[in-house]
Amino acid sequence: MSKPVKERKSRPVNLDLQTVSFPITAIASILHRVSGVITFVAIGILLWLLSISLESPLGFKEASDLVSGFFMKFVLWGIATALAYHIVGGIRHLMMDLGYFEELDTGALSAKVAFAATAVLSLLAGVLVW
Ligand code: HEM
Repeated sequence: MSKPVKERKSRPVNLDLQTVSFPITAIASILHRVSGVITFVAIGILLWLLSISLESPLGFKEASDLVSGFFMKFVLWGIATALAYHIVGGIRHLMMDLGYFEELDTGALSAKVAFAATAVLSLLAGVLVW
């Protein structure tokens, strides 16, 4: 029988989140969820821009003025980067579903490859937007 709670002194009482380090596979997984949510929100932003641009010739001018500003360019770059990571991470997930990269070492390696591929795609997205 286990000891009463009072006697289990060595038991950690609470988690110090600042000392918890996540493995790279966990970071890859969390970022995949975050990028999925950003992509979902992005659909609204992009449809809003499309609807303004299709309203009238003046609306088109308004939309093109909007996307030529730094803030909107930054937002578009962020959306493209999130989508790039979501697709790369998604392909990684689908490959794991097929039985590849399921071990700890290969999973960590595929996470690093996904990060590197996203960095390259993000750079290309920056070139495209600016
Ligand atoms: C409009 C485009 C997309 C949106 C808004 C979107 C959004 C999301 C969201 C919110 C999740 C849930 C994440 C979670 O709960 O962990 C998800 C999961 C997933 N997405 Fe996407 N996604 C999109 C496109 C794609 C594309 C193009 C791929 C192809 C590579 C993809 C592959 C996946 C996979 C494989 C999962 C499941 C990951 C898992 O098993 O944890 N998604 N997506």
